[in-house]
Amino acid sequence: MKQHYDTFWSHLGDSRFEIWKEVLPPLIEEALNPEGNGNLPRWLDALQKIKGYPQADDYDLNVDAVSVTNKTPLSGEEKAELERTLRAFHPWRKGPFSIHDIFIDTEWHSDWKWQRVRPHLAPLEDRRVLDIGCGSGYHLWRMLGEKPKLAVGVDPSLLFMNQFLVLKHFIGEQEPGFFLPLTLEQLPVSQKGGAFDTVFSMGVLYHRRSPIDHILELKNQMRPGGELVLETLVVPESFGQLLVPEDRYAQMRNVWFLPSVPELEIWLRRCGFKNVRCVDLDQTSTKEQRTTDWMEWNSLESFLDPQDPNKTIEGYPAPLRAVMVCNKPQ
Ligand SMILES: Nc1ncnc2c1ncn2[C@@H]1O[C@H](C[S@+](CC[C@H]([NH3+])C(=O)[O-])CC(=O)[O-])[C@@H](O)[C@H]1O
Repeated sequence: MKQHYDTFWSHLGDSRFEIWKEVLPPLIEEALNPEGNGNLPRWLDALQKIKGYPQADDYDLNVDAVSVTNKTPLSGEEKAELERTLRAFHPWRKGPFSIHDIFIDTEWHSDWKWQRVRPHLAPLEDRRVLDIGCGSGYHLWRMLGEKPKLAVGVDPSLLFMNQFLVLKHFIGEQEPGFFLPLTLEQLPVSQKGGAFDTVFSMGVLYHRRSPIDHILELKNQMRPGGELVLETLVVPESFGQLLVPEDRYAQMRNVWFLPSVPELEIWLRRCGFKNVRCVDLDQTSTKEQRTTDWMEWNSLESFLDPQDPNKTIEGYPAPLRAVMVCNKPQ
């Protein structure tokens, strides 16, 4: 872990990151305190076992299942042992990955989201990229496939951090991709302004009680002219302007604001963004989010009305996701 962060600080050459180097180390140390998460020692043990395998000879970030391979395949026994260790990081939600020919069939086809988002992005090459709520880092690896200067994933989940570090171990240090086990709200901003050229927030806005503050915090991390990619749950325009669920939404407890697309466009413009556009609208299918061998718990199918797949089990419109793209003014 120490090595991961030592390398990270060395990538933060820009003076706008000086404040990060001051503020973040104690926050990361606190986040990694095992007393805060009873599972952490078990995951770190499994990660230690992963580190017993050599770095992979090759990897491919530009394929649906981000993959690492060796010239000489692992023996049957080595592969079985590796698979047992990888399963210690259950549930694998965001992927898929292929690690030495072990296919990690995650709950989500995160590759499908990437296919919807990628055609609409300003090229990521040589850019500094921030992915808020990055999950296991699946999209971060896909971003790294586009050769950015730096890609930083931020997510408070320590399980996701460990899943990211599994891939990082096999891929090695040559990719400038890093994971911070923090929230967006914990990231400081330099008085000189934000440093990121592209900021992603995918699947996070509806978890925030204060969505306008979330949008403004994303904006603070961006340089003038930078691009924001905001993906979130919305309601169909026919439903109205906004849904605030009474309690759960599709069985999720922490869902707050689901605007319509025109309403979300107003939020983004009101926060000072330009060129606000919705580039994709997609109802999540039970083929994209489902129970698998690597995520054995209930998934979308159990969260929809059994009589009507266009409704959640609570009677709300079924999950519909919009991808919004916009720019911070120059
Ligand atoms: N304040 C916060 N700051 C940072 N992360 C947060 C915060 N609150 C929640 N998260 C994190 O945001 C992620 C949302 S999942 C999207 C994953 C990926 N982006 C995807 O588009 O597939 C969507 C879902 O599963 O509902 C989780 O990993 C949280 O820990």
